[in-house]
Amino acid sequence: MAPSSQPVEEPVAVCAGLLKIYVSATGETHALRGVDARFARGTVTAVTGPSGSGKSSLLGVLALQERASGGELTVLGRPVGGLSGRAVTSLRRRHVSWVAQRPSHSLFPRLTAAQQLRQVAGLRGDDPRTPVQALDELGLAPLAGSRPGELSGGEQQRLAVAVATWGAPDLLVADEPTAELDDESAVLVLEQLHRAAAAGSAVVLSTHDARAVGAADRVLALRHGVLSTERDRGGRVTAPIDSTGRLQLPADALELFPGGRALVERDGDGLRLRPVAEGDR
Ligand SMILES: Nc1ncnc2c1ncn2[C@@H]1O[C@H](COP(=O)(O)OP(=O)(O)OP(=O)(O)O)[C@@H](O)[C@H]1O
Repeated sequence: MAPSSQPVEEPVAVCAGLLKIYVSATGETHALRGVDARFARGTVTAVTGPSGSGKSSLLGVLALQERASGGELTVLGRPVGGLSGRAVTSLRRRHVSWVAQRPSHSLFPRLTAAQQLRQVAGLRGDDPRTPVQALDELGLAPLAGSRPGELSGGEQQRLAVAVATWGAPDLLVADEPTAELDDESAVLVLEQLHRAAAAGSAVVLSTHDARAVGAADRVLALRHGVLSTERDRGGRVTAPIDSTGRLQLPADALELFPGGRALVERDGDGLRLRPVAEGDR
């Protein structure tokens, strides 16, 4: 078949060997140990993994809230590591939106709900909706005149999502956006995030919520700061192989290898991994 002449669109964000190391009085924590991932327009990616596996660290770096300690993050074709602080701020304000795990961290405390949207419109540009319509999509229209301190935690979370989706950001990053929400609000938030993807954003969220995982276009599983598996919409699971040939098995496959060693056999175009049995020694 002749190769398609259709240009392949560059991903909005690309992580290559991303590292995040926190240094504190008690020592170093290696939160990300070399993450490779690409985030394309029009997709919702869920990042999962046990507590402490590095989800918030990855999302904080992706959303340009924090600098990586090593490796490279490229956003809209620009390697972020080489940018000045001012250039990173400008890239973030115009192209990246962020829903923090604590929603109050994503909101301006003195502005009303409607003013929060007008403020972000000044940075990211207009949206086909009016601020009240955007609030209404998240059930917040009656609270247009309220400040964050006058809203419940769940209402703040929905407001943070309304602000984050305004103006079709290129990259929308949300850290556990449904964690504090009842079922009804969680559905509204997930619908809104998928609408943002349909409008062209690359949406990345971290989550422990089965609804968010089930609705995502793909699911990246982190383990100990390393990407262990990626699942696509069809349920196909792939595991990345790093440049030194290391492969992480899915967590549920580990029980097949109680001895911690696999016999590796060529099998046509592929490889077979099987537990080492007594007779193999
Ligand atoms: N500011 C920090 N200073 C020191 N260590 C940190 C800091 N932030 C995170 N860590 C550590 O980095 C590791 C990864 O943390 P991170 O918050 O990214 O995990 P997570 O998967 O988001 O966890 P959770 O699901 O509990 O939110 C953990 O060991 C954590 O203790």
